[in-house]
Amino acid sequence: MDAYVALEGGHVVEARGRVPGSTRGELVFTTAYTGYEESLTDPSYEEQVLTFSYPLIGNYGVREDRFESDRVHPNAVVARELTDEVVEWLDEEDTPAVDHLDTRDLVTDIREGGAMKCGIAVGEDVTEQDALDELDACKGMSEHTEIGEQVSVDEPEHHEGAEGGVDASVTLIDCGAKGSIVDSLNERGADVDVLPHDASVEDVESYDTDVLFISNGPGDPANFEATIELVDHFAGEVPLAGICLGQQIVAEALGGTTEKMDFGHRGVNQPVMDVRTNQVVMTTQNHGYTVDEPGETLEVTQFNVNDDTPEGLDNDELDIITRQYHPEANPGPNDSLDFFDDVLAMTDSAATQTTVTADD
Ligand SMILES: NC(=O)CC[C@H](N)C(=O)O
Repeated sequence: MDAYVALEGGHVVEARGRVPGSTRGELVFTTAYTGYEESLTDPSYEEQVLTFSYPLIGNYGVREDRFESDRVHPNAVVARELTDEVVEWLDEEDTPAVDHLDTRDLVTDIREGGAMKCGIAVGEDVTEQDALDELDACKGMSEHTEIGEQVSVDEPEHHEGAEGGVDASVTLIDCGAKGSIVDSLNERGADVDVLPHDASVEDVESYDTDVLFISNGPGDPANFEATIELVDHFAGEVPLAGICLGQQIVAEALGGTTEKMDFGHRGVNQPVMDVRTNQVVMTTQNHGYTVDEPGETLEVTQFNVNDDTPEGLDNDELDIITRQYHPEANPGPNDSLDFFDDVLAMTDSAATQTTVTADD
């Protein structure tokens, strides 16, 4: 099968076609060496084309219990070598895939030129021009203004917490949540109500919310206007938590700003320094935007050792805690799982705060 990958600027790379189809998206890379099932089902990769820099992908098969959602999210997959088992899965999912190209070159291009638009054409009779046509039609990430709609639940879902743990109710705003975030909260005893990304203040008020939690998700945080409004409304009234896109949305809502990074952070060994404990943890990451200015309300409590970008934002008085990386791991290290304990620890002070508001 022929395969062509057209990069922003018009350079076309030839590859071996594994799964046929034509598509486009933002070309990004992850350096994770395991965890392809988790990455490929992570909704934050929606509208992107995922390149694996690790040369062999699929060597331990495909198991559904490792999926982070019910489908593959990247529009296409690029690797040096894909196993037949992964190819079969991607074929079932209608996700075009290519291999046998020099991914070292491609990753170098992305590191130098930044995450870029790309077009992909795979099939018996495809041409370079087909890939270039896809590239022409490719939108930038921030132009996907309805991306929340593509990944969020349509109707609320309830996930019961384990017996004997923390007695708390978390309202999770689903901007494209990974399943492991719900699992991490359920395992600690918390019930989780998952609401659509555009839930209103009234929707949230109809739940018994001890913590309002903003999930990870794809695209530009500025396109999640309804969620930004929710955070603006509930900050100080209920404890707030956020992961990845969630951190960016919380920052946007509370006077901070976000910006697009050159090629982002995607991998499972990103070092993060905690300024309070003076300790470094290894983290899993998958983001192309970052908080630029945190604003007056939020304090940067953790930063990336490689490039100083904010990795953790807190406001102890208002009970707000967010992380840019993925404490739930999957894939990657479990060093920061205690984030979920810290989030649920805020529920004690929640009672006091709600009473104060009610008395006012
Ligand atoms: N994993 C995420 O939540 C990603 C957040 C956002 N879409 C970004 O690229 O920065």
